Amino acid sequence: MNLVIEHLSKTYPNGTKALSDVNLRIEPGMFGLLGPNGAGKSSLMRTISTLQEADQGSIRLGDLDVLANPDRVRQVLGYLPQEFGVYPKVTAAELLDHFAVLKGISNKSERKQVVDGLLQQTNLYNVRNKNLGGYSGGMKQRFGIAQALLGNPRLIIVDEPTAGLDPTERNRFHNLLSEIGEDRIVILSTHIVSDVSDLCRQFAIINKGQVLYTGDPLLAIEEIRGQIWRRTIGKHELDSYQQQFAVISSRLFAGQTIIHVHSLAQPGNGFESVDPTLEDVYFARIHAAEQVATPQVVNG
Ligand SMILES: Nc1ncnc2c1ncn2[C@@H]1O[C@H](COP(=O)(O)OP(=O)(O)OP(=O)(O)O)[C@@H](O)[C@H]1O
Repeated sequence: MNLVIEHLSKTYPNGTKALSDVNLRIEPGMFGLLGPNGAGKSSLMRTISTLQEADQGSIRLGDLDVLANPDRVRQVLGYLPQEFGVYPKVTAAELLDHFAVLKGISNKSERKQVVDGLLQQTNLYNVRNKNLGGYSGGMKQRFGIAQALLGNPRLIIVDEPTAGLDPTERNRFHNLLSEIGEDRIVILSTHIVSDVSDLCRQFAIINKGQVLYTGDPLLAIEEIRGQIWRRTIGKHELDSYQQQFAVISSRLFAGQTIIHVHSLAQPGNGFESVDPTLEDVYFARIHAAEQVATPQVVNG
């Protein structure tokens, strides 16, 4: 079953155009949605989750018209929102049981079986009788996945899940996601590029409400092979390099500034070719889109 989004647009009442003619085709497996803050990721996630309406366009999950049938979509959807609040004085087992009732699992012994299974799958079974207020960030996120998995949904949407997790918890969370993404659609919205390169076979880059790229991360990297160049420069030289070259990213390393430049040919002395990463793909696409949006003034 695929999720097909066509010509989806949304402008908020204050005039902000959050989604602009979005077209995406998402197959089972993990799909990464990458974009900077304010790109429109949450707006898209909320629209797919039927929590808000679009102005134009369509979303189909298999043969289900998502926008026209929000109730049916909610039966096959699991959603882990960006801000996932829990009741601090309730245990994981109690809250999950409560959510299971809301999902319509009315038989008590069936419910216990489902709840215990999910607590085991998310590695929370040993702490199931602990109040959620005492959970770490990573444990809360795993609890969020447990509740999203209730009812065995075909489509799972996870909004920026690893922000604030330490490396061990992040790793554990990644393993959990890739396990659940084996046989259903999992959409992972994030601004952390390595989350996508680690986990996803399909991804899209979204910026200012528009899809800049969609495809396979490995192919996207191959497409820019030979086009990414690195140079170490002085801190104060950045401006001048930005004027002359397509500087897609700059970072400090051991007190020096390292820039990556996107160029089809060797940009000049002192640049060396580097093996591109998904981060280079991401920054190159965002940089190119920004150039189109604000054309450089050319003298003469
Ligand atoms: N309810 C709303 N009313 C008005 N503007 C909104 C509303 N929700 C979001 N926006 C604006 O729409 C644009 C897209 O926001 P959205 O939250 O979808 O982006 P995002 O990619 O999820 O960003 P972040 O990573 O910061 O969560 C932003 O300019 C945001 O300020």
